[in-house]
Amino acid sequence: MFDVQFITHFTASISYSDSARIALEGGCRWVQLRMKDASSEELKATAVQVQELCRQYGATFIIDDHVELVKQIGADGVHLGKLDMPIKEARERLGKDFIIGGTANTFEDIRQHAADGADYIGCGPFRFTTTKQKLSPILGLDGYHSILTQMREEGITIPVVAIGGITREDIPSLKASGLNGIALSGGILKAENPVREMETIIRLTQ
Ligand SMILES: Cc1ncc(COP(=O)(O)OP(=O)(O)O)c(N)n1
Ligand SMILES: Cc1ncsc1CCOP(=O)(O)O
Ligand SMILES: [Mg+2]
Repeated sequence: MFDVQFITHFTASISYSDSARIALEGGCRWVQLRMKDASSEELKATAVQVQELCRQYGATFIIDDHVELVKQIGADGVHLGKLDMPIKEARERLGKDFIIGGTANTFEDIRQHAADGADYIGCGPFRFTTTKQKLSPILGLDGYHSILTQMREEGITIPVVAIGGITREDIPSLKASGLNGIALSGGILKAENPVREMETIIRLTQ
């Protein structure tokens, strides 16, 4: 199984909930609402909308950054970065029935997140991307190979998805590298036909 996680982001032409709908119509079954700089009211209203869409499609629904909102509306989980609530604290607040994802740029990040109780890792950036402002050092395939080798050597088996500027052309090499999946945003939303693009990506990851 090679997972595909769609991450929403702001575009002038596609709303957050429409972008989630596009991903779901294209066959994606794991959606993350990443909505920066929104008011808490706007974020909650959008989260409830996207949660309902995910329910209709039987998809997993994750919210970026906001642990309390995840608990409040009963989303499936949260994704936490280095500047967000520590994973250990989020696990204490959410308990074992919620998915907690953690951001990693190095093997040491992954080792710490696994020890703190994360369920999966978003590891990147694979290449440069404008979707996220403050990027960590670019990893590339060599970076993933090095990290996955260290994980094998230490017997760390937490699922790792690649993220950062990923497009359909990258899927064969990312699949072959031993990663567990990908997370992407712009590669779908910037496509001429985003639903078709997601369908192609899902087919390539089977
Ligand atoms: C799957 C996945 N991986 C990494 C990230 C990045 O999250 P974070 O470090 O919290 O950065 P922001 O998304 O908050 O800018 C992610 N959201 N999802
Ligand atoms: C949230 C995030 N974290 C590292 S890169 C990234 C952006 C992913 O979006 P895209 O697939 O458009 O590069
Ligand atoms: Mg974050």
